[in-house]
Amino acid sequence: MNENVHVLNHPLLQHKLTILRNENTSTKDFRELVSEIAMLMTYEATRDLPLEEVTVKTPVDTGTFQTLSGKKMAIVPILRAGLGMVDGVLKMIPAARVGHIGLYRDPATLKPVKYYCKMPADIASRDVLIVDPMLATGGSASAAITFMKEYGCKHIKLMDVLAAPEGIERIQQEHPDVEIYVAAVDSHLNDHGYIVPGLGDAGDRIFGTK
Ligand SMILES: O=c1ccn([C@@H]2O[C@H](COP(=O)(O)O)[C@@H](O)[C@H]2O)c(=O)[nH]1
Ligand SMILES: O=P(O)(O)OP(=O)(O)O
Ligand SMILES: [Mg+2]
Repeated sequence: MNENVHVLNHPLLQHKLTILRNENTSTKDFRELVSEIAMLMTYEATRDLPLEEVTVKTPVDTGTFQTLSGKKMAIVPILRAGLGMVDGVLKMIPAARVGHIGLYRDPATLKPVKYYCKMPADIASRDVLIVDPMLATGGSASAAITFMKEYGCKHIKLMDVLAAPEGIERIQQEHPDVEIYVAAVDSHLNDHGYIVPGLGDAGDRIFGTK
């Protein structure tokens, strides 16, 4: 793993992730935890946001202080599972726009199939944060990054709760310019492309569809 991969091993993230992994965790708790984890991860993924100085009159004196320079951002969840992270990210970056990419993994080939796409009109001028709880083979994330590049996006980050080494390697090879933020990297993928030990199918667990 190179310097573009950020494994955010904060104790709060690890604690919440362990609850996510438990097969007995309810749909309600799973959904809330994914959102909380996304919020905490956003804190780290936005560490390099540019600041500018403003003059502010406090009740005591006038001073020069720092404020976000107003960089335009877009969050792009990979449907469905990525939707579970949107609220958490928006709590940290409320002015961000949201674009959607619908992708599902063909269970036989494990290749991503695109079924939906809707982006803000000015997406090319925005910094993009692609979110999906799971980076498994990396096929879905790599396709999503390629779409965003086709839209003209220049600054793209990828944020996943959990990754497999295979997925990280693929993104590094196919999109070496993209910074990756994950809370943990698990052992490997099983024959069905699921992360081991992982947490199962994130979309099904967020929406209670299994
Ligand atoms: O353990 C897993 C593995 C994958 N998913 C879902 O699949 C895609 C990511 O798979 P890629 O192979 O990286 O394309 C992701 O969107 C998840 O929805 C999963 O839920 N659990
Ligand atoms: O990647 P998939 O097929 O698991 O899709 P979803 O996020 O809709 O569960
Ligand atoms: Mg799924």
